[in-house]
Amino acid sequence: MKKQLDLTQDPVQLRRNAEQQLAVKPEPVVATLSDEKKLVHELQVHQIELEMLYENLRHAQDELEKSWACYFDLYDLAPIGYLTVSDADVILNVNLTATALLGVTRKALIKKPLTGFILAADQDVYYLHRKQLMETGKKQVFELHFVKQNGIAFWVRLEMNLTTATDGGQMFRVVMIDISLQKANDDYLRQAAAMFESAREGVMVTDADAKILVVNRAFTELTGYSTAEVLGQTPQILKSGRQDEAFYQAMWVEINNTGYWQGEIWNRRKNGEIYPQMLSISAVRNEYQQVTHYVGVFSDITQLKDAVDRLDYLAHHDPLTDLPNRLLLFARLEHCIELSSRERKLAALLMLDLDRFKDVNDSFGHLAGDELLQQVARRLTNRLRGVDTVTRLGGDEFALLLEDLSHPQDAALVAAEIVKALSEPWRLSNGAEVRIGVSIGISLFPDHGKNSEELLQHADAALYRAKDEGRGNFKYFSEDLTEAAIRRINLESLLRRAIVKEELRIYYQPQIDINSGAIIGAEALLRWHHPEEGVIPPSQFIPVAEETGLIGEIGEWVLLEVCRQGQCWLEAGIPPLTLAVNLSPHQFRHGDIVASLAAILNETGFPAEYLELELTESALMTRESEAVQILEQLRTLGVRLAIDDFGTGYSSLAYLKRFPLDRLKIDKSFIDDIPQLEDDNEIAAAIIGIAHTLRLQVLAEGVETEDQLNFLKKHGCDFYQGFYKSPAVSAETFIALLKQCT
Ligand SMILES: Nc1nc2c(ncn2[C@@H]2O[C@@H]3COP(=O)(O)O[C@H]4[C@@H](O)[C@H](n5cnc6c(=O)[nH]c(N)nc65)O[C@@H]4COP(=O)(O)O[C@H]3[C@H]2O)c(=O)[nH]1
Repeated sequence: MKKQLDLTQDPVQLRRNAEQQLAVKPEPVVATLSDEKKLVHELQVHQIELEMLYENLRHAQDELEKSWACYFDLYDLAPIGYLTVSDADVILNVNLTATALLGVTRKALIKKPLTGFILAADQDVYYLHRKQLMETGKKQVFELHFVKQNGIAFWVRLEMNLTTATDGGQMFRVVMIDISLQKANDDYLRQAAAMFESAREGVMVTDADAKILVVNRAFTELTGYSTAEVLGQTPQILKSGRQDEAFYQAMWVEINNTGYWQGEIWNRRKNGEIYPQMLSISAVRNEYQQVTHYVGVFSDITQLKDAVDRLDYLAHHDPLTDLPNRLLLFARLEHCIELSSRERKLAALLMLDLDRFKDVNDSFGHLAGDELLQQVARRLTNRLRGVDTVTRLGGDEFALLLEDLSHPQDAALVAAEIVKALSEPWRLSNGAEVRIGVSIGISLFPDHGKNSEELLQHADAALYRAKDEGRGNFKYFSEDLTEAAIRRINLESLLRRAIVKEELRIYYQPQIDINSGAIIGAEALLRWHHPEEGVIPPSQFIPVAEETGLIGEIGEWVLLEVCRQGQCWLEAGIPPLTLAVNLSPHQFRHGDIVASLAAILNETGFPAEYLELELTESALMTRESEAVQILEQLRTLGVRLAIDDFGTGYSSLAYLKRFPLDRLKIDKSFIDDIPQLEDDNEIAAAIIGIAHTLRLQVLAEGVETEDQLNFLKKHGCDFYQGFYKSPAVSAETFIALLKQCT
């Protein structure tokens, strides 16, 4: 391989190198030196020198060509366009990138004016900078639109430099960079920033740990927090506490699974106000699918919700009376049916139709009619409990939904009250006094229908019958209920009158010591002496008095009368007797029986030890722990306590042990068939045994025969009462009987 020679080596060195090469040739010239040989030697040296120079030149040429190729590669394929432009704006040279940018061949560009490719509107910009370049010689950098051959304009950044041409004149080196993409990005970012800032929705961006990184202006306006206050915090500061943890857990599960969640949420502003938001949260992931950010966008939907609520209200209410309409009645009815069937409760649907309403409309006009309907709505609403629903179905038709009734006849009580209330005179704002009435049809759940349609149909049918029978009254869907209800309502008003007119009396049924046969006391039993109907037994009126609460008043009167009578007998020298008084469940549960009894004992002076209170099993079982307390307090007063009708209710040994009782009364139903019925014999004997084990006295009720008495005596029963000795009799007869027995 030939040694690469340096073209720049000096001639002395060149000769030295040539000599060295000649010296290694086979014929040594030095040995035969003559002029001729010297000349040949000299020529050989020159030849070698020339060869070496030629070799160097050829090598230099190669290098030059290589660097030209390299230069053109760099020049042509540079990522930016290069142009050389004459001082007359003619394009002298251009690289391939520039031709590609302008969409033309190099040939089509050379010798063409550069301004031919600049958008007409931007040419002034070009000339201005060219002028400045010429004047100052300083590089000019500016942006303007170029136009491709296909007519499409695009953004270019030009960098122009002044340089000297080979002829000594001036020319421009121009760098041309396509900045369309950057411009588009800039525009996009500017628009996005404007959108972000001017959006009406609050926007917050958090990192993957939910630390807030950015919020927009709407965020600060909606939440009341400044940007500085929330940066670095988590969205937890916005929590209202209205949603439970399960809500947030479900939300994050959805974001993690789908990358997105949207829903309504209640959040709290800085001032503490809680408001509804429509919130969407998106997870932002990088190319490795890792969450890098969360973006939350929300709007305050208070107004929207209010509007929806308002629309919902309008859709479910009657605009004239503001009462719920048919649609809402249906919804409530469905809900009530569901609840009542689950909890085994009783409900009633009452359909009302105003009587003679048309007359008011015809006589006084529609405005007066409307006013009357509004007054009716108010009167109905005032008469009902909060849980009941009053609705206007249209025209003069109303409906009532009564929930959680304790008795089918409660609906009749309400209906009767409404019939009465609506039949009272009405005063209109025009000064007129009008009278209308109302007819009512009642259907009961579950007796008269299992669904809303059936209940409505049957209440309608009942209403039809009520109107048919002369208006101003009510009818149940089943006739027997109507009759029973009417009887009961009549009884109630009669009973109220009986109290006022002192038609109630107390009778005394003797209680006897089985072993001695002596009368040791009496049970006080109520009798109602009705002027027309004669004596009404307590079984007919006590339940009505219980349901209407009248029993409170009656029961207190009984206690007072019995104590007064007992004290009278004591003062008259009659040996002490135990007087037993029935205490109703209502008396036991409502009011303060302990205080009122203490006052009665105090007022009458009757010794508490001679008073026995009879309670039923059901009265004790309803509020067991409270019952124990009340019994303890009654015991403290000194009165005796007996459990009535034992065996018919819960008959639990546990409560017999818990309650402080003195006496147990075996229910008449177990006495009736002894000694014939073996089962009853065994039950009666067992009750006596249990009572004695618990140290309670036992009294058998309803003893009618000697056989019964003998059986009870044989099994150790302590006392009895019953027709065998005497029914309940007046106080006078009782004393006569007592004297007879002693
Ligand atoms: N067939 C028959 N009956 C007998 C016999 N011996 C007693 N009776 C009746 O059995 C009932 C016993 O009273 P009770 O179980 O407390 O049952 C009473 C009691 O629960 C209630 N009651 C009566 N007076 C009052 C009262 O002042 N207050 C309260 N809360 N309830 C009362 O009314 C229920 C019924 O009372 P009455 O009709 O007086 O009926 C009485 C009495 O007349 C008999 O040998 N044969």
